[in-house]
Amino acid sequence: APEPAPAASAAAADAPALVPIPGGPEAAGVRGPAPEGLYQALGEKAGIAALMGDMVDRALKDPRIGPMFENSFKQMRPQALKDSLAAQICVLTGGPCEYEGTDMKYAHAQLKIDKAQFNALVEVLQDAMDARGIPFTQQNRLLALLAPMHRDIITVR
Ligand code: HEM
Repeated sequence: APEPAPAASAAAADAPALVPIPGGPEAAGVRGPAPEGLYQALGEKAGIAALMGDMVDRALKDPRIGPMFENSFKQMRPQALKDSLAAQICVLTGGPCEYEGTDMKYAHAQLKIDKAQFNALVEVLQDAMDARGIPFTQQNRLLALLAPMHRDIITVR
């Protein structure tokens, strides 16, 4: 049989089994040094936890992506996802946290996320940051850390 195309969805039946990268900076998506001051600008651990809690609550209410989160919450507590996201953002922004989830490719492999859904979550995050009064320049620094993850998260072209 011919090899599957490299761009084939990770969830495709004939794709090689995906091995999770469990925990640590690599799983969190760290690619370099954290931008100076970003962790503080987001309000440190408590501010980041509140931001991620609000982002997930807003995502649930968004008709474009809410159903995907609803579906995951049949298996997992919303608070567990909020905690994992908060740990990831803490690590990415240079805070004193440990990320214990899996890497972004593995975490989203089954979800069939397309570009529009990825952009919808970015919008939801921007709204959550606006609501907390996080300055625009700091918002953009966080978004710049997350943007490259689209390659691992979007599996539907
Ligand atoms: C840069 C963008 C994104 C980041 C940084 C991110 C981050 C994460 C993290 C850290 C987890 C938890 C992994 C674990 O604990 O092992 C997760 C899971 C999840 N993400 Fe994302 N995500 C992103 C984009 C998206 C998008 C666009 C969607 C849907 C529209 C989405 C839906 C979900 C869902 C539903 C889960 C739970 C998966 C499950 O059921 O196990 N994510 N994400």
